[in-house]
Order: sequence, then C-alpha cells, then structure tokens
Amino acid sequence: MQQSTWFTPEGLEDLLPPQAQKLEFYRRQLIDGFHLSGYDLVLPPLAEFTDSLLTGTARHMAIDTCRFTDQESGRMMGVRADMTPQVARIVSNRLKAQGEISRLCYVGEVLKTRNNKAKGSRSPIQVGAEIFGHSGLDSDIEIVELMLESMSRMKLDVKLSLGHVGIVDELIALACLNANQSKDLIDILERKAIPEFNAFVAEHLGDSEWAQRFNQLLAYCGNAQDVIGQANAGFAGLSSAMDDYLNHLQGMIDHLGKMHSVDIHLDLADIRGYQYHTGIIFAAYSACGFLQPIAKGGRYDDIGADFGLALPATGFSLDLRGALDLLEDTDETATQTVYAPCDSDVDLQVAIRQLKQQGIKVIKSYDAGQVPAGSQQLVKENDAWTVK
Ligand SMILES: N[C@@H](Cc1c[nH]c[nH+]1)C(=O)O
Repeated sequence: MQQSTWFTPEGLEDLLPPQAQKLEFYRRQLIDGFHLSGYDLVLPPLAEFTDSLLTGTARHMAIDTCRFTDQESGRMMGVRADMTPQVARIVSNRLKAQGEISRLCYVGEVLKTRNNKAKGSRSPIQVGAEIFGHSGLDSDIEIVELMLESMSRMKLDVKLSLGHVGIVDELIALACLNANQSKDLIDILERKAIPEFNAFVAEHLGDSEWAQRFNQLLAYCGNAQDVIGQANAGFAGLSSAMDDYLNHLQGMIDHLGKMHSVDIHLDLADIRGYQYHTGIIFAAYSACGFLQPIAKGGRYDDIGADFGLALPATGFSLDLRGALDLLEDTDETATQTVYAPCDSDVDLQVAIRQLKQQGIKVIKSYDAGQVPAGSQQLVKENDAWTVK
C-alpha cells in the first residue's frame, strides 16, 4: 500500500534541524560540566538480557521495558527504559571493594513501552551522573549541586523539590502495616490519590496516633525550612532511623540555603516516580511552573547487591529531549559561514581546511546561483583564495 506520509509511532519522533543541533549543543554542555567535576563517561548498550537489565531494584522497570528474543542466544533481551540500573551494573563489575568511590556519567536514548505524556517522553534522551561508594550527606550534596549546576548550564531557572523515601518506609514499619497494606499505601502515595489515602488511613489505622502521623505526613509539604521544622517537631524521636532521615534532610536544606539562592520545597509524602530509591530524593522544576520535573534523582543504596557488590549510590538524570522546548535556542548565526565553489584547486582545499580549523563553517555551493545573497564566499583573486 502506498502511503503519502510516513508516520513514526506515537511518542517516537524525528528530531530535525535546528532542534537536533540544539540538543547536541546542550548535551555537550552537560557532559563537559560532568567531566569538569570528575565524572567519567560510560555508554552502556541499548539492549541487554532482561536477566541483568531487570535485576533487583530495577525489576519495577519490567512493565516499561520493550522485550524481544535475542536471535544469537535465544535469550530474552530488553531495551533499556532507564540507564541508571545499567550504570550500577557496570560499577559493580568495576569496583572491587567497598569504600572505593566511582563517579560516572552517561548519555543515551531509552525507550518505554507506553506513551504516557503525563510521565514525559516515551523515548527520552537520558543524561545523568551517579556517585557510587559513598553513603553520607556529602555525596548527596555533591549530586544536588551538580544537578543545579547542570540547570544553569542549560540556562534554566529552577525550583528544587526535596523528599525522603526512608521517612515513608519508616512510618509504615513503625505503624506495623503488613506487606500488603504497605504495598497498597505506597501505590496510593505514588499516585498521590488523597481520597484513597484518607480511606486507607481510616480503615487500617482508625483514630490511632499513627493515623494522626500519616495525616501529618501529608501535611508536611511547602517551604523547606518551615516544613523541616514541623517534621522535626512531629516525628523526631520516633526511632533512630527517623532521626537520621530528618537530620539528613536538615543538613541538605541548611547547606543549600547557605550556598544557593534556589527556592526549596519539601514534600514528605511525595514519592511519585521514585521506583528504586531508598533515601533522600530531589527534583528540579522549571521556575515558570512546568508540571514535570526537568531533572530528578536520589539515593538508591544497595542497588548492586544482585551483581555481587551492594554499594551506596546517589545520582540524578534528566531527559534532554523532553526539556528541549524549555531551552534557549542556540545562536546558529554566531557561527560564521562561508560558501566555497566546487573546484578541485588544491589551494582552495587548503583555504577551506584553514577556515574550518578556525571554527568557521564552510559550505560547498554546487551552483553559484544558489549562494544566499550577501553571504561570504571564497573567491580567487590574484591567484589567492580570499573570503569576500
Ligand atoms: N534514573 C532515575 C533518576 C536517578 C538517577 N540516579 C538516581 N536516580 C529516573 O529516571 O527517575
């Protein structure tokens, strides 16, 4: 059947000029920034055996992963839906001992089975950075600051949102909810379905002190300095783990407040989209009120356990394709452009090479009539090629 227009599947679009060039510009900005902070670039493969791709904490990714049979081995393979677990696999092979630190960054396309616009692009171009081997506040601070620095490299004005997966888990444990109840509650919180949350609390916790604490959890949302004060007053002393989590958040908020002028929001019940994370979580939102976070990440300790080395880890990633419309256009006119005739003159080739070495764009014109009016051209005068 003849088709006059060839469509690509929903959520899988071409990136055309000048958007593709713009993406490439910001990709370099980000990777150069990571490089300057000591992060080594890794490029994991697009597809892997599902055994390793969906191992351990990454098993939550199964539903998002496109799968097919490997014609070489007969084994099931999957196209990555997130690069972070791949990088964790790499590092667990690379780091041979606890206590070593590894800083890695990555860029690549990922693919998701479904096109859920509310959750972002189906084929993100993921750029991210991770620190493995350190479990304290310092590495979380380093990653959050790297995320903020990346936002300024993208010339974006952002707000920061913080949370902590451990606080939700600890409340669930302290309230002695069983495995099924815990699963249901996490599912409700992941969807932030408030009426369901209220019904759940009423059904399982009645009017106990734990019902009150879960209601407080939902209310701990707003300006970070205010909310951490309220959370300390409400939750400190419940357990030593809870105190550690609150202190961790307090340390992050104090440090950022001192060093950065960014607006910080804290939402203790917000665990939406954090699947394998175990500790502090963070996201950068556009200051102009973009609904999806531009970048997000968090702590995900022990992700490498299934590969034989349980490491503490923290990191962030972003979808460059999804953020593209928010980014300032790159100034293509800033690159000087010169047109050159198609001529096998050796001196012309030398002149072209020299211009390119100076960062000047040289376009061959097959037909002098097609050179845009007023543009610069290489012309031969007195036996020498000069730009006119
Ligand atoms: N890859 C995670 C974010 C992340 C990176 N590192 C840790 N967390 C995501 O896409 O949600």
